[in-house]
Amino acid sequence: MSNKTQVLRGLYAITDSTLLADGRLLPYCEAALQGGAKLLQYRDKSSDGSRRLHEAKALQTLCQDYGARLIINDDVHLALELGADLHLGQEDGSLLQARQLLGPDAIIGATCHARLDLAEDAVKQQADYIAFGRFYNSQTKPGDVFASTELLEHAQQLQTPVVAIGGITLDNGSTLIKHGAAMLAVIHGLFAADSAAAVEQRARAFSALFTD
Ligand SMILES: Cc1ncc(COP(=O)(O)OP(=O)(O)O)c(N)n1
Ligand SMILES: Cc1nc(C(=O)O)sc1CCOP(=O)(O)O
Ligand SMILES: [Mg+2]
Repeated sequence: MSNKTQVLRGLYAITDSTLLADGRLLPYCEAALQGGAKLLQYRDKSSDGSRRLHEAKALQTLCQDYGARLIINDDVHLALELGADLHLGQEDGSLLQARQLLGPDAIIGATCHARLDLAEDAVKQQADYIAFGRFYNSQTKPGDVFASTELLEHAQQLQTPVVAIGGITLDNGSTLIKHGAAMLAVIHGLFAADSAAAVEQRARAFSALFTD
């Protein structure tokens, strides 16, 4: 299992059950990993527990093959069952309880919207990264844009990797990195593509933004 500091900088791919339907889940996620994605979040809102377990197990194997880490969205019990990592929103349960369940080696991240106080609280609860958003209009989560580059700058004082999310593309991602984002979390900008080859190409381009 790759260690935390190695993977908490770069492209953070997040799955989407619509974009990755019809057999696209595994080939597109493998393409994102081949293109350098460091974290892969399995984000599925369905109630089909057996399908979610089956898909998450397959993604866990892919992440292990590529030295990346699988982040389970929302569901601490699924993360525990797989020995995977976890992302929790403000309504998804306690960060501290998740840490007690998953242990010190798990990556646990927290949604902080555009609120520095939520980020401070998450860090106190041992979050490994803090996620701010939306920075741009999102096709996955349309609505108001709240987060700013000033927030990214202010959050550096917390000395915790900052993840940016919301409407991120190859055209706007570099600005967020310049202002302190350690990771770009992307759904549509990566996976709304016609082929796995296109996903890999986009992943390589996103990954290259972190080396320039
Ligand atoms: C990296 C990352 N940041 C934010 C979110 C959003 O989480 P949440 O607010 O719990 O909303 P849902 O994604 O669960 O609908 C995330 N999933 N990942
Ligand atoms: C899952 C999610 N959370 C957000 C937040 O602001 O916390 S925005 C978002 C959707 C990100 O998808 P896309 O890259 O397609 O905009
Ligand atoms: Mg959630």
